[in-house]
Amino acid sequence: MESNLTQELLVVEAELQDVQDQIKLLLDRQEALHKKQAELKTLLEECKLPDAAANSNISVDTVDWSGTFEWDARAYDITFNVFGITSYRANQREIINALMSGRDVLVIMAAGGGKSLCYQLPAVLLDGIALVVSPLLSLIQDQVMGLSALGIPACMLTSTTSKDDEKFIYKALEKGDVELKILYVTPEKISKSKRFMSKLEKCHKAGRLSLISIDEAHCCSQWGHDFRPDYKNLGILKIQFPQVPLIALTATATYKVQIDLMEMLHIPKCIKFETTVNRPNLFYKVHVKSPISKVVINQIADYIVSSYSNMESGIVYCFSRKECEQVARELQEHGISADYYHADMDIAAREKVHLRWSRNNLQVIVGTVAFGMGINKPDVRFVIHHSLSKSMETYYQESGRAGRDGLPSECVLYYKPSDVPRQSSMVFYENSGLQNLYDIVRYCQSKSCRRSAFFLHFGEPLQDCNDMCDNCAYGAKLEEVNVTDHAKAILSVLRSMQDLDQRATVLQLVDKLKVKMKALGAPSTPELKKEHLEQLIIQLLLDRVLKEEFQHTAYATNAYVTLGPLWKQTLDGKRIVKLDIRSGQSHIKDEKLKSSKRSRSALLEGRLDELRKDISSNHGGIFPHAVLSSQQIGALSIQKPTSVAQLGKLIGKVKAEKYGKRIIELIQQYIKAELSDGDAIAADEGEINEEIKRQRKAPVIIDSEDET
Ligand SMILES: Nc1ncnc2c1ncn2[C@@H]1O[C@H](COP(=O)(O)OP(=O)(O)OP(=O)(O)O)[C@@H](O)[C@H]1O
Repeated sequence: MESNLTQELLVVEAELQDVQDQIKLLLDRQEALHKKQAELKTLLEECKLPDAAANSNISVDTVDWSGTFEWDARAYDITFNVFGITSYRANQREIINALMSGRDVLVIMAAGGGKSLCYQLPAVLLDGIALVVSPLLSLIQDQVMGLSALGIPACMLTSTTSKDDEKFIYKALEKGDVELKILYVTPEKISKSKRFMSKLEKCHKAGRLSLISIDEAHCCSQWGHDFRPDYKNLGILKIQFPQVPLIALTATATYKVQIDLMEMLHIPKCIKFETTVNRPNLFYKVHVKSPISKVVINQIADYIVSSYSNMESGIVYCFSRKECEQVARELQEHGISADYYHADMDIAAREKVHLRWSRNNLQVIVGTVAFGMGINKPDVRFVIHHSLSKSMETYYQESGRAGRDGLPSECVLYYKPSDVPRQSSMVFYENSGLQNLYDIVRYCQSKSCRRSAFFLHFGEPLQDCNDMCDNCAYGAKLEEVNVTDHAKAILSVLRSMQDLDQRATVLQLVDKLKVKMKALGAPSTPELKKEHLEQLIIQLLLDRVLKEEFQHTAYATNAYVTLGPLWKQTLDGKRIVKLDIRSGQSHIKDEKLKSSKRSRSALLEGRLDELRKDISSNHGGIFPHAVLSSQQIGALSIQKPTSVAQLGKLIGKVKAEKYGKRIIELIQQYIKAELSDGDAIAADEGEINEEIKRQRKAPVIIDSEDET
């Protein structure tokens, strides 16, 4: 009898195991389908753009915007002699030609991609005055200063403009007898100043309004990450001046935002130019953030001191104004030249800090989101997020302030699960606020390529990361732990609390859980640390097993955790819950790897300098950018070409007939040195050397015939 029962039990257990395996397969499939669903949704939204175009009878754009146009010679002359630029970057030429042809244009181009030239050059080429709407005073001031330095007559009409300047501008608009090519205004001027709009009307009637440019156009859309109410009224411009070509520019816009923009600005027939969101020179990394704030500061300070000892510029983003001041103070105590920047400071104090930093008299700005648009310092080498951003867009924008010159730079995000409710209680009332926040949390908890997360988010086909993120470069050092019992315990705690009409924050839930686990005795799964329990709760939020609810008090909004749509399935054991726990080792190893990469990149920089000098002396002082753009230079230092074809792609625009064979030889020397010296640099660094060798393929000998 007993042996029969034992036999039967074995069969049942085997069957159960079988069912478990099937569930796992189904859950894996469910995850894959979720991914596919996200991809398809993105593609569908993409399809809507042509649909919208079809509905508005747009003729399919068949013009070759990179072709020949009557203004080519003049455009080249001004680009070279006024802007000092020798070749166009991706899409610049096409955008300029479309705008010059009188078309409305929507530009989505990564930070530092060169959006300004796309409207500044046509503004100089065309007769009359170009109107540029830009959201920030500091951004406008920078642009006007830059243009004046190039000898281009530019002015701004803002709340800070003096009466005399205002008179001059109105005279230029009305009579056209004083010289003005580009006029910058804030959106408030358009929506609030009738006087300005009537002068603009006169300028237009006289045929002198050459083009309209809307910078940071994503601010128009409520779905964008930086909605500004005054931007909503900019649709009036196209209604008032339908024949004047309008260009809307932004660094990021999902398809939803793009459709919104086209509608709000009344440019359904615009031509869209989109360059990749990929920033190949940026290394993305997420650091486990210690719950002890002193430890976090020590880590950030060590990182800055050891990696950027030559006062290389950086930004540290913080969650609140208070935190911002505290972090700046503590970094100063570590001997780092740092200061804070936030919206509570008066404009003069903010400008002073910004100026010190822009002139390299201050190494680090510790800022809140207020330190945002309009920061166009090209040589920011690192952007550290002391706290989580509120969305992928915000993080992309903020981290994107690094490396605008195309040279290798780092973006580090310090993540701890308990930062999530701090953010969620701020964003839950925004359109898709929680969904956007959970997307960036997924990015932080993910073990997949960080760059791919951006591609997926912005609906772009995947591109190679080239080991320029922590997960690709060193592999996520994660241990997968079965935490189903812990998840069930969380759910039963929440259920009994719900019965008593009680609520818990993440931290309170963790405390209650510890008590419950103790009372139950040791669970079958290994004991989890406090931060891992927090991580689990956040993962359950992302998986919709839990959800957040918010309650307002007189002083704050509190985020509570409650049962989500999928709680029952999990409590009934129909779902296996696994947690990826980061092992400590990788931290040390990747720090070592990184410092090795850095010393190598410093050497490359030195060699590049020699190359620049050599090129200048051999070619009558031609600026090296005549041969290599800063993006190409950056790409060469990061991507190691392993074939002539790949090399050709990187420096493909170099023409022997144009620049002479010697230049080609010099570039080849540089590449050969770059490829062959790397091993020597890491030679005495044992483990690191192994890792670098593993990652590097065999050097290629470049045949000069092939190249030219
Ligand atoms: N074709 C080019 N060749 C070399 N440098 C260029 C070219 N076009 C623009 N630049 C330079 O690149 C830098 C970034 O350009 P710009 O400020 O227009 O970028 P952006 O796209 O507006 O970036 P952001 O969104 O961060 O403001 C500037 O220093 C600009 O002079």
